[in-house]
Amino acid sequence: MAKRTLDSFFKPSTPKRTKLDTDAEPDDPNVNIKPPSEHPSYPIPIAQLPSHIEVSLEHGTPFKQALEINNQPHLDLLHFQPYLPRATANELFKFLRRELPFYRVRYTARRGNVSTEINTPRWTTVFGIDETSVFTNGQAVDAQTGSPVSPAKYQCTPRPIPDCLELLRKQVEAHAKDGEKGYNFCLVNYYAGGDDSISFHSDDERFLGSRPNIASLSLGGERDFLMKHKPVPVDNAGISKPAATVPVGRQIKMGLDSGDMTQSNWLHSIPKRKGNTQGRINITFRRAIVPAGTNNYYHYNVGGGGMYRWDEISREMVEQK
Ligand SMILES: O=C(O)CCC(=O)C(=O)O
Ligand SMILES: [Fe+2]
Repeated sequence: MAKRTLDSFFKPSTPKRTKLDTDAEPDDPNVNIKPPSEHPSYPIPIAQLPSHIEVSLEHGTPFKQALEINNQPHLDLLHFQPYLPRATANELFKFLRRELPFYRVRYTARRGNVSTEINTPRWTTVFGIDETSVFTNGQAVDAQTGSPVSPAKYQCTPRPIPDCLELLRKQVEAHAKDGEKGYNFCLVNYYAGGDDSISFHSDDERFLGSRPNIASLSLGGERDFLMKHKPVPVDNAGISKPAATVPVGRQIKMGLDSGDMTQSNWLHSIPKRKGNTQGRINITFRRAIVPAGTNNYYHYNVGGGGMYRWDEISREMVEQK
C-alpha cells in the first residue's frame, strides 16, 4: 500500500460534532473506553492509548522494512526508517508527552575524591523490573518462587509498564532480531528543545548482561544521533577508528544487537542543537537481568525529586504539587 494511503488510514478521524469524552461512543477511534492503567507505584493514573493508535501499532508496524547497518567494526543494528506511520508517530508523541509523569533528575557523580552535581539535561521516566522479579496481578513477585518481593530487595519502588507502552513493547519485540526477546524495561526521554541532550555513553552496564540488546524509538522533532567507536587500544594497531554519524529520522526503531559487541565498542549521544525548539521523545526497551539494573534505572530516571507533567497552555513541563 502506498505510504500516503497507509498514513491517512491511521489518522484519527475528525469528530463530526463536538462532544464530551463521556458522550463518546465505544467505536470512536479517538477515545479508549478501557480504564487508565493504575498502580500504587504510579503518581497518576496513566491513560490508555486512543484506539486509532492501538490499531496502527498492531497493524501498521513496521511501516518500512529494516535496513541492516553492519558495515562498521563491531556494529550490528537494524534501522527502521520509519517504524511507525508518520501520523501515528505524531499522535503517540503528543499522547505520551501529555500522559506520562516526567522527572528532572539531579544526582551527585563521584570520580575519585571529586563530587559533581549533575542536573540531567532532559526529562526522563522509567517503567519495568529486572528478570529476577515479575508483576503478577500488579504485585512484584519473585520470578522463580512467585512469592512477594521483600521491600529490602529494591531501593526504589518498581513500576509496571503501563498498557500504553506495553503494546509498543510487544510490537517492537516482535520485530527485533531473532532471539532478542523479553524487554523488561521501558525508559522514556523527553528533549524539550535543543538545549536538552545526552552525552556520549554506552549502555553496556553489567546488569544488562554480556550481550545487551536495546530497541530505540524516536518520536517528534528530528535530532542527530551520533555514534562513535570507542578508541581502539594503542597496542592494537595504534590508531583510533574515525567517528561515524548516523542521522536519525523522525521516528525509528533500532535493534542495537550486541552480537558484535555493539554496546561494548560504540558510544552514542544526542548533542545539543542551536535554535532547535521542537520536542522529541525517545523510548528505549531493554532487558535488565539483576536487581542492580532496577535500582540504577529508577535512581537515574525517576530520582527523588518532584514529578512534572506537560501543560498544554504554558507548553512546558510543570511540577505537580
Ligand atoms: O534519545 C536517544 O535517541 C538516545 C537515548 C539514550 O541513549 C539513552 O537513553 O540511553
Ligand atoms: Fe543510550
